Amino acid sequence: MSLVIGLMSGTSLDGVDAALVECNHHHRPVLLEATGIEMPEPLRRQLWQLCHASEAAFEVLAETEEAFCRLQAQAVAALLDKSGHAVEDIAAIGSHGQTIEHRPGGAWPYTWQLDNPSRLAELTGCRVVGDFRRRDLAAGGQGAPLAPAFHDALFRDSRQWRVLLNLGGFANVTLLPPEGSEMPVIGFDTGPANALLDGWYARHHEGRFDRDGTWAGQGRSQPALLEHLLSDPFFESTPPKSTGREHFHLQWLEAQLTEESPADIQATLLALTVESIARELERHLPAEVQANTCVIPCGGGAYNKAMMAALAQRLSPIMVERCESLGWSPDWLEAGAFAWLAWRRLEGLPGNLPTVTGAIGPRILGGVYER
Ligand SMILES: Nc1ncnc2c1ncn2[C@@H]1O[C@H](COP(=O)(O)OP(=O)(O)OP(=O)(O)O)[C@@H](O)[C@H]1O
Ligand SMILES: CC(=O)N[C@H]1[C@@H]2OC[C@@H](O2)[C@@H](O)[C@@H]1O[C@H](C)C(=O)O
Repeated sequence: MSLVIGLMSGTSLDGVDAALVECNHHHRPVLLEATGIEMPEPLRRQLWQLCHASEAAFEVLAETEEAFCRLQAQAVAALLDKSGHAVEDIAAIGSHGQTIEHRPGGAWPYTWQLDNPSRLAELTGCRVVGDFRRRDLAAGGQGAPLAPAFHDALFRDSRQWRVLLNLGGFANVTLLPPEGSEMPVIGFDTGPANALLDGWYARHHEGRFDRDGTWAGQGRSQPALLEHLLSDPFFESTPPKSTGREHFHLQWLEAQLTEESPADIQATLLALTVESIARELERHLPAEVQANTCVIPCGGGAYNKAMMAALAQRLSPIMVERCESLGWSPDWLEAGAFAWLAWRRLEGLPGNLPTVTGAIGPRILGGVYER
């Protein structure tokens, strides 16, 4: 039995999530405790600037990395405190880092997560596993999404198809056939989930996001704009595929607007998230299994009431089930995934699913930084 901590800071730049997970070879990973630390505004601004920079000074990178590492160490300390465990009980911290740029498809494929596992090991006194994505990329994969292998270990059902739907800044799906099926696990990014909704909201309001989709509910989705947005080649492209802010940003949206009102645009963005997911499921779920499938939303978007209602309506007869009913809060799945991936690294087991990322084979992901 190993106790492992996973750290995740996603594309929404809202904070660091920390999950304490028990991993072993006999049963599915168990979430023991979790906590989140909010991103301080100055660090959030620094990271945001880096995410959109065409160049950056080394000193700025070093300063931001240090502030980020300290925040991660704070999250680990808070988690240990909450769980009553000492750092000596922990086999490793799995650290995702902060994605700054992700361009797996260019002439020089790269994915860059700001992180310093050596420094985190010094700050916490714990072994750290970091740099998970680049080995998959080096083996010809997208380097993302990586959570599907964890979903596979955690959520396979004996009879039903299950679809894990992560609604963070970006959305990704994992299609899990029932246990014993010969069909491969499929997973990929479907496009923006909240990144554009958050950005458009912040352009017109105080605050970071449209709580419960209230503002979107005051507008009407505009069919012509929606179809125009959906004509972006990413939506129709076949997996393996992953995306991020490099492709879907506010300028991408603004270049396609005509005379729509701001609230109508917010409603259309919500419809874009729902519709892009629904079309992908129609494409990739065998038609005959749709009535025996349940979709499990996780990530922050699972709290957006308007988005959940629109999803349930659009996906029917596919059912939508709450993640909590399967024993995990939707908040901690991604951090849980990086705990589990760190454990796989320590056990010398592969962490990627080549059917998802497109890598030429299974690979042991990440590097180990001793305590
Ligand atoms: N009550 C709510 N109503 C509407 N939206 C919400 C609510 N709670 C959270 N969100 C959305 O969820 C987002 C955060 O989600 P999450 O923390 O899963 O993203 P992330 O992990 O940073 O992203 P990614 O998975 O792309 O890396 C917020 O930015 C917001 O858009
Ligand atoms: C490069 C990167 O950080 N990608 C994230 C992002 O956030 C959601 C989606 O885009 C997914 O591909 C991935 O995160 C999750 C944890 C993953 O790898 O499964």
